[in-house]
Amino acid sequence: MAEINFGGVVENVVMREEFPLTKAQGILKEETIAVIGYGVQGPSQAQNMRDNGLNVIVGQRKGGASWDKAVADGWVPGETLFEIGEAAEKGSIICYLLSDAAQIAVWPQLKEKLTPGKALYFSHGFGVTYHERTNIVPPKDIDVILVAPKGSGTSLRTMFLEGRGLNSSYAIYQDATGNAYNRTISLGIGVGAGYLFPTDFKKEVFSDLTGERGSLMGGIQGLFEAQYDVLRENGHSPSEAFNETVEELTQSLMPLVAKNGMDWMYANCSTTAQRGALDWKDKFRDAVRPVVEDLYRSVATGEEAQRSIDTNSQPDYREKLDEELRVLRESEMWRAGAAVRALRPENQEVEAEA
Ligand SMILES: NC(=O)c1ccc[n+]([C@@H]2O[C@H](COP(=O)([O-])OP(=O)(O)OC[C@H]3O[C@@H](n4cnc5c(N)ncnc54)[C@H](O)[C@@H]3O)[C@@H](O)[C@H]2O)c1
Ligand SMILES: CC(C)(O)[C@@H](O)C(=O)O
Ligand SMILES: [Mg+2]
Ligand SMILES: [Mg+2]
Repeated sequence: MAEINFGGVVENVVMREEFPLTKAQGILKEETIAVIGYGVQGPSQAQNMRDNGLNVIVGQRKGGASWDKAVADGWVPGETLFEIGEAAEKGSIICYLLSDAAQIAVWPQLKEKLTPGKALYFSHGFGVTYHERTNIVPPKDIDVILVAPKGSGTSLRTMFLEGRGLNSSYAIYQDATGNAYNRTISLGIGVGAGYLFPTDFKKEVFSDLTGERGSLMGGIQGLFEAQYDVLRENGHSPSEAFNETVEELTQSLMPLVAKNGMDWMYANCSTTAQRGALDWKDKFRDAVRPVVEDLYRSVATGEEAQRSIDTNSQPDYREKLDEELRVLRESEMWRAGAAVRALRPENQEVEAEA
């Protein structure tokens, strides 16, 4: 653990250097790690652990796209790929990576397999924190642990292949064996975490639900829509509205923020832009703050969890989601976006080669 000062608050962080892969491999050498679910996180975590030399099997419903994807990724039916129940039976560590709604449906079946001394691993605090709504109450004689990558499973895999790690949170909810900490950190190293930041299940789920509904996904699209629409209503062309709302942000300015912070990005823009941005940021903050407060309240009361459970438990949830995403994709703003993206040199080369 290294003590790091985050803006004046000192926190403990697990560094990869102090917990090398060889140590993780040693701790997990007798374990069979069963990754249940092969959607977004499942493939990345399972493949990273396999590439890291750990003993991994996959449990997935037979017959669907996820099963076929697992086979395509080299998991062998009957050897390293099984139906969910069989994989959970074989695993000493169960990585429960079904969608949060599916975890509820499969829980009665999974619970039977959680014999004393096993570990139940999550990548989200959802199921356990909202146990009154999910009925996910693990038995007392197993470890219950969490490693939550702070990013998409897709990035977890690509960053691993680039030799980088994706920062992740970790938490221990229940330490029945006395070995929960070692198991957790070893799994974190195994799945390709960069640094590991301690949290607890409740804080992980409250912050995660707030972030994805807020600035990471919901809030950013809401801001984009508002600005794009106002520009269009005032006679600006789609390309101009898109460039000034999205393209410049992702291609030029956010990489500068990622590299050296917001002030550095500001400092590399004109004094005209700096003056305006500094004047307007507080107005945006004050306008948006009540929405964020309402969001956090809705997360804390469990309303967000309930809505997610109710909608994502429907048999046709996937079709409905796909339809909502289609509407987003086919909106003028994102069709303009597709046209703008196609103009990037790397995409033109692809077109020229085709
Ligand atoms: N998607 C991400 O990048 C991401 C990031 C961090 C944490 N998480 C967390 O990781 C966990 C897994 O999320 P995900 O996005 O990978 O899941 P997902 O939505 O991709 O679903 C995973 C699997 O669940 C299976 N499934 C769905 N309904 C089922 C049912 N009724 N019975 C059996 N199987 C069913 C699907 O076949 C799929 O393989 C969740 O707790 C999520 O909050 C996800
Ligand atoms: C990738 C995210 C948004 O960080 C994750 O929390 C998720 O739920 O997919
Ligand atoms: Mg999330
Ligand atoms: Mg998240």
